[in-house]
This record gives sequence, structure tokens and C-alpha cells, in this order.
Amino acid sequence: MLNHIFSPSSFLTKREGVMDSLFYLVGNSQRLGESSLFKIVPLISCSLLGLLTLACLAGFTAFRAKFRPKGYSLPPGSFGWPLVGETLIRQRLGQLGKPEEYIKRRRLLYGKDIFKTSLLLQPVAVVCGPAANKFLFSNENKLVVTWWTKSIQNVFPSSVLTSRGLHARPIKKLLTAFLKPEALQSYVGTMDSITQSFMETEWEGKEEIMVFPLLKLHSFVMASRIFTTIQDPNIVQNLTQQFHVLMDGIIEIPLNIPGTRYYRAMRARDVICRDLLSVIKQRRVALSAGTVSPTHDLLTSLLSTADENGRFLTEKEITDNILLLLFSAHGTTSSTIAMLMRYLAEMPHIYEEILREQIGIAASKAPGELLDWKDIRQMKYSWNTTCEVLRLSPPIEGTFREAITDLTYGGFDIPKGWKLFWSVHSSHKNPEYFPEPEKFDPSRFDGDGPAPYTYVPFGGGPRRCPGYEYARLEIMVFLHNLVKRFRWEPVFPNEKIKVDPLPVPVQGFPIRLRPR
Ligand code: HEM
Repeated sequence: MLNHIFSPSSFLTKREGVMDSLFYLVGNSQRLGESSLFKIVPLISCSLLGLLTLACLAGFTAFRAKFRPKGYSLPPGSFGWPLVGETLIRQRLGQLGKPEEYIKRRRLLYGKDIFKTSLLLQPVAVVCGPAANKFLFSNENKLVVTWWTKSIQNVFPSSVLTSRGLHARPIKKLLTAFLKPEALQSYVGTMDSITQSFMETEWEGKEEIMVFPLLKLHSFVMASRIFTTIQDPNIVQNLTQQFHVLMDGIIEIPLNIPGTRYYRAMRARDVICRDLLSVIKQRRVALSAGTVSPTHDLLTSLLSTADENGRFLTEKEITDNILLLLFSAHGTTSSTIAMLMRYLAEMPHIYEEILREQIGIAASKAPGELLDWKDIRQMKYSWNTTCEVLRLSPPIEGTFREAITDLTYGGFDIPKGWKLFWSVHSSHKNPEYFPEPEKFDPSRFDGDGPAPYTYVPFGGGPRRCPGYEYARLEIMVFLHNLVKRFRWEPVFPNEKIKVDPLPVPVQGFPIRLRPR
């Protein structure tokens, strides 16, 4: 519909015609003289008004056709305010630290596990619970495809995140080959040594620290080391600063105008890509000289491995995907560790249990020996506790899919082109699957753990998070080094958490450290 409105043969050509006349009049106004100008000004105003009316009419017709198509039995719900829909209400609840309230209230109001709304300028069907998760995760590329906002698409244009349908498969396979447990096993020691030196320089000997910025820095240094082997402190520092700007503006309205946060984010993106590109070029030279092995890090793997069709990724594709992984690894794990530290400060009995497990592992190592894969496998209670943190405070609340055909779910029609949103909380906080859902209880993950599709912090189906194992290793290695060295207490025990879009402590999570 929108494509039709803006097709050259319709609206656009008419609009260009009017614009041409305007430019002609303005361009010739001097020759026409002052008196003629008086006649022209009202004429210009009328034309502009006409244009505006035309644009509004076209917009309204397109909006109606998209949001209220005829002949469909749409889910219950409200599209909220014109244009903004319910986007601001949802954002506000996130900033108040109650993101799940948005869906909870509407489920109660409409009495269904599905409701319609308007978010991010799109008509959206929000679908809730494990049945919805199963439906979406198992119908990727059949009924739905992944969908991200324009601002995200612009930041990662040729990455696995924004490639849809069968285009995504080869890139995802290449990334998964590097991120699968067998491949990551050999990096546990490196992760341990990075974390140890980080603790020595940034934590030890300090009485009080601001944890959240430090966690982000740690995650970033770790990811850039494991994925690209970038160690030059100047490059790392520059990249860290640019990533900060990027994170700050990435979910803004994509207005690429100087002065906006989005504009600054896109400039930061250009700087990061330029730095990554120069590393890629150096690595290519090193690869052909045989001074690095093809499995040296993710970057060299991507440079030297062809996909399943025998095609090598272009430098732009490699840059975009490395940028994506650095970005994904940066926010999610630091948010999880911050939330984990908060829960542990509140529940000393769980801290003690984790400490017992980690001290047991440390005692089995020779002095100076680094952690390895076998040690990670023994961190069962520590990981169950982290899973419970991810259940209650997931870094990602859910993601969108787009209907690639008209479809039916829960007895309602979802028109082609509509977006569907699956939500983590609607399963994680359901007492049917997690009795007393607000209670913190790591034993939920003993044995076989939760039923399929009820526990989904990493999503599911073909789009499931490929960084799952990497995140597990990073968090476990960090926790080991943390509890071995410190106890801690938050400076502000009731510090607010805002979800914007990830859960973050609003005051940066200052803590007092007590060495063990
Ligand atoms: C606690 C940490 C993490 C959580 C909870 C998490 C969660 C998620 C979720 C919910 C999705 C969307 C899945 C879907 O739409 O079905 C996702 C996608 C993704 N994640 Fe993670 N993630 C984490 C860490 C990481 C890390 C460390 C990396 C990189 C090493 C990573 C890379 C990605 C990528 C590339 C995608 C896009 C996959 C695709 O669209 O096919 N994530 N993640």
C-alpha cells in the first residue's frame, strides 16, 4: 500500500509537479518584482497547504489500510494514541522497572493470550505464553520472519540479525561454528586470565566501586579479545567510547540529523567500522603470510571460511557481524551479572552456596592454573542461580517477528505485514509453569529443568541466540573470580532498575567491597 502511494506513477509524480511550480515561482520572484511577490506568497502558502493535506490524506488512508484492514477478525486490543500508539506507555513502564506490567494488564483486560496494539509505528499482535513461543519459533521462514526497527537495521545492515529468510542461514552457520561449546572450550583459560587481570587492576584494593560501568568495560574487553584479538589499549579505549555512544542512540527514532542521539550513534558506528576494517585488512595480510592460523579468532575464521554455498563473506559483512557480536555480548552479559550481584547481596544463603561450589573448584587447581571447560561443567549451582536471574530479570524482554502471509493464531487473524511480539515474562512469570513466580529459587533448574518453551531468555527456533554458550562461560568465569575474592553490599540497597531496553541500575550500582 505505502509502496503504491509513493510509486512514481501516483502521488510522487503529482507532488514533484507541484514542487516544480513552486521552485519556478520562487526562482523567478525577483524578475517578477515586489508586487508580483505579494501575489505569489499566498499562492505558495496555498500550494504548501494543499501538499500537506494531500500527504495527510495519503498517510491516513495508508494507516487505515494497514491497521484496520477489512474482512479480518482481528485480536482484541487498542491501537492507543495516533501514530505513537502504545509505544510510550510501554517505554514508561520499562523505565519504572515494571516492563511486564504492560502485557500483564492487557491480558487481564482482554482475557486472552493475544491482543493487538501499535508499537514503534507498527500494528502488532502481542502473543503470550509457551504456546505462542512454540508457534513463532517453529514457524520461522514459513509464516513469520524476524523483524527489527529501522534504526537497528541501519546499524547492522548485512548482519545475521537483520538478514531474513534463507539469507540468514549461511552467516548464522558460520557464527555458530565459532560460538558452539566445542569451539569455545579452548577460550575458557583466556577468559579466566582476562578476568583475573581485570579484578587486579579495577577491583582489588578498592573500598567502593561503581560496578555497572566496570562490568560493561569487562564484557567489552573480553569480547574484543576473543572475537578479534584487538589488544592495543588505544584501539580498545576508542572502541569502548564509540560503543557507548552507539548504545545510547541505537533505539532512537532514525532521524539522521546533526544534534540527534541517533546521528551521533551512526557516526560512532562509522568510526567503529573503520577501525574494524583496518584490523580485517591487517589480518588478511597476516593470513596470507601464514603468521596467524585460520582459527586464531572469530575474525580470522570468518575471513578464511567459505559458507555452505562456497562463498566467502565480504569485508562489509564481516565488519557488520563482528560489530553485532561485540554489541550483543556487551550489554546482555553485563546486565545479567549486575542483576546476579544484586540478588546475591540480598540473599546471603545463596551467595554462601555459590561460594562453597567455587571454592571447591579453586581448591582442585594447582597455584596459577587457569579455569578450564571441566571446571565450568562443575558450576551447576552457580549456573542454576544465573538461570533464575535470567528468568526474573531477562536482558531481552522478547523480540518481534513479521507475518509473511495472512495467518491465524488463537482464533484471530493476523494480516500479512503485521508484527508479532513474543514476550519472555508472559512465560517466566506464569505460576502454572513456575509456582510462586516471584520467589527466587535456583532449584527450579535442577534435573530436566522447566518444560519446553516455558523458559526462553535466549529465544528459540532458528533465531535462537547463538551467544548462549559464550554468555554462560563469561558469566561463570566472572562469578568464580568474584566470589573467591569478595563479599559486597550495595551503597543504595533499593537502587531502582530501569529497563531501557535492558535492565540497568539507574545509579550505576555502586557497591562496598569486602575482601574475603
Ligand atoms: C545473557 C546473555 C544473553 C541473552 C539473554 C541473549 C538473548 C537473546 C535473545 C532473546 C535473542 C533473540 C532470539 C529470538 O529472536 O528468537 C538473541 C539474539 C541474538 N544474540 Fe543473544 N543473548 C545473550 C548474549 C549474547 C552474546 C554474548 C552474543 C554474542 C556472542 C549474542 C548474540 C546474539 C545474536 C547474533 C543474535 C541474533 C540471532 C538471530 O537473529 O539469528 N547474544 N539473544
